[in-house]
Amino acid sequence: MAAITMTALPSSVDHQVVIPLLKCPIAAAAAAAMIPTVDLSSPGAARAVAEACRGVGFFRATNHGVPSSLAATLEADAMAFFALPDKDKQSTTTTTTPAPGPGSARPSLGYGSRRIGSNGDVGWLEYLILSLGSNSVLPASLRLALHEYTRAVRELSGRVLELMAEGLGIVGETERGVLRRMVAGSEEELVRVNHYPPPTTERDEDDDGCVGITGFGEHTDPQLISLLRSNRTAGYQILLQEADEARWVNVAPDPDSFFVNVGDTLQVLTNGRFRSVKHRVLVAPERGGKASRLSVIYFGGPAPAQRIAPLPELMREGERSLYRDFTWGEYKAAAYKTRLGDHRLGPFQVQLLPPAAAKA
Ligand SMILES: C=C1C[C@]23C[C@@]1(O)CC[C@H]2[C@@]12CC[C@H](O)[C@@](C)(C(=O)O1)[C@H]2[C@@H]3C(=O)O
Ligand SMILES: O=C(O)CCC(=O)C(=O)O
Ligand SMILES: [Fe+2]
Repeated sequence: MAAITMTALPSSVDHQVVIPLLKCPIAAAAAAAMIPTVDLSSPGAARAVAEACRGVGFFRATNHGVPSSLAATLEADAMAFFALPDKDKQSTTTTTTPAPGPGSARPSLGYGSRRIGSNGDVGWLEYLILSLGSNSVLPASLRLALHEYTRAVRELSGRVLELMAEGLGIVGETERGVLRRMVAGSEEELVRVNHYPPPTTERDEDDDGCVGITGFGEHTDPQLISLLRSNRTAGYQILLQEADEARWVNVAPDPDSFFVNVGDTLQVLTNGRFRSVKHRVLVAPERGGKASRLSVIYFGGPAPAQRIAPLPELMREGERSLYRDFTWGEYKAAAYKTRLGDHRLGPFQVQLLPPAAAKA
């Protein structure tokens, strides 16, 4: 794989970062048909949500009820923030707690650039990571815009989690809140605002005239659920497993919709019925692309002491858990020691023996 050296992003690291070049995935027209869309206001929403989470682990949600004005205001304020000089971005978001070192069990809150996590991953982006459970130091208008937006998206996340439970067959008025209650009030909700500037260096092109660089490397999200909204700039891709091969598929940007991701934790809670899908962001996949991508992602996680094990109400008679029991606190601690692209659930999977071997 080729590599490209880029210098124009404000750099919080003292060396030049070499970001790998990536080949383009399959054509846009074919890709569009592979991404499920769910109209959240339709009577069949619960079934459609569950079907999408079982199949792809990802879907586009329309008629979601989050006013477009909240996203527009946040986008304008975030763009203004990212246009500030590097030193202002660093200083306005400096928190009182020190940045976590390698292998830490928490994200580096506040402003960051190029470095993703603390284990050596890099991407062509700058970002803000905020915890909804703690106060952040931000310019006043951005803070207000984020507050209003995340209040609405948190509500949407709760509704989607209820639809997921219902679609899994958990139907009672109280019972179907089982996933929603795990996230609400957990103090483990994060919001991340990612800004991907257009590349500043001449790009090499392959034979198809198509190449890009890593904006955000491939990974799955560790929490239960992620809800993403972006501007019109493309770049988001999911890894779809087809009969015998996995292929990267472009997700066409749609500022009027939310994109919902199943997280690793939800995969375990459903004993593998729902799947956390790998995704990544490629910068400038289109020829001559000059636009910045701005995305805002809400991550809903459970409380640190929450036991993560398949929901008893889902398990069929004789069904065994595919994972050993753990708490979110334990999973998070392990996740923050990994590289972005690692298979984080691997160490928690149990080897199920076929019945004959188990008896022997
Ligand atoms: C390399 C890393 C960055 C990450 C923590 C990790 O060690 C592995 C998971 C990464 C991820 C992906 C989804 C979210 O963007 C994120 C905030 C999260 O909860 O897990 C990031 C972490 C991060 O950027 O700190
Ligand atoms: O910025 C994006 O569009 C996606 C980033 C992402 O997947 C993440 O922050 O976990
Ligand atoms: Fe992600």
